[in-house]
Amino acid sequence: MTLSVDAPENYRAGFVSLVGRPNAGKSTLTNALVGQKVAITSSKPQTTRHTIRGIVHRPDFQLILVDTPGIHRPRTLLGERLNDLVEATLAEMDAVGLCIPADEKIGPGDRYIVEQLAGLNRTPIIAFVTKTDKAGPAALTEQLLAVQRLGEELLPNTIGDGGFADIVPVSAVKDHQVDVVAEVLSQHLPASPPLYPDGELTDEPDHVLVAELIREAALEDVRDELPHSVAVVVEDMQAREDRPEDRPLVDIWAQIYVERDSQKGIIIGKKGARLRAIGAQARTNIERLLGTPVFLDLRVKVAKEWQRDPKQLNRLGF
Ligand SMILES: Nc1nc2c(ncn2[C@@H]2O[C@H](COP(=O)(O)OP(=O)(O)OP(=O)(O)O)[C@@H](O)[C@H]2O)c(=O)[nH]1
Repeated sequence: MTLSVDAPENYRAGFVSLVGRPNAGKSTLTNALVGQKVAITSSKPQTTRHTIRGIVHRPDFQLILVDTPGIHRPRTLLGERLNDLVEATLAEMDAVGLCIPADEKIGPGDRYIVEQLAGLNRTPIIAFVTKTDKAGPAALTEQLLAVQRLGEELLPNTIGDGGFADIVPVSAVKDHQVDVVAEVLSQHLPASPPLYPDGELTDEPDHVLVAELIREAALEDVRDELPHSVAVVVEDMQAREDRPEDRPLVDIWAQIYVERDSQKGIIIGKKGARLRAIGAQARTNIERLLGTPVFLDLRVKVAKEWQRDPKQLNRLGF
């Protein structure tokens, strides 16, 4: 049987995951590769909880990016589940990209992640030294050498002679070397017809992306403790009936979950001012995502200790 596909000879397609400690630049690099905002970025660590895929379409390859939450030392049940998810995801990848910022010393967090990756014997691991715009040439050279040593020390058994399969400096913000990142990753993809139709950027259901956008808005400018305690669930999303065809409106009902009353206060703000600001920012981004005007009904609820309660975690989709 021959498979008739509309793709050039030597076309490649496959799955790749970017890992790295919080704030390493994974989401920003994903967005730069895909060319549209799909993963959630924030200056606060650990905002990416869901596996969001971005798809890079090029004439000779298709790169499907699985943006994992990062590998963390498990501290709570949520942490353990994240690590299980990460492990299961990584074992299926054609290549793994490890992000290490150019402007920060390699630390225990980076070493821990590389130690976890050492278990992936058959998967090429490529190091991306991110945020190169934040380091001078001497510091960058120093960091590239340090990353090479890190690979040689902790990855003795990876395919080839051990170490990283490649080390690529990149600045996602300045769009410097982003194409090289795509190219280097694509070299590890198997021969395959395209796996997704052209033009598709992500296969996450809309409600997951919408929840991420609300979560991102809720985490803007808040204290450091909050990122671990905020979850968002979109309860319902419906096109409003009785609207003229050329003026559609989507109603969205969503809950922001926090762990404590004090956190509820932070989210709501004085006389509801912060919640309104969160709603306004989230709505703008959701409208951009969906391409239609949106009515957003946002509620804040305290779900005590939800990070440690399996029932609650299931409800929230973890
Ligand atoms: N100057 C500069 N800043 C960058 C670059 N890439 C990312 N950043 C910034 O670094 C911070 C973290 O970037 P993210 O892409 O959210 O990092 P992440 O690894 O996805 O973070 P988590 O979701 O917490 O795991 C953000 O403030 C980004 O704007 C870059 O190339 N240059």
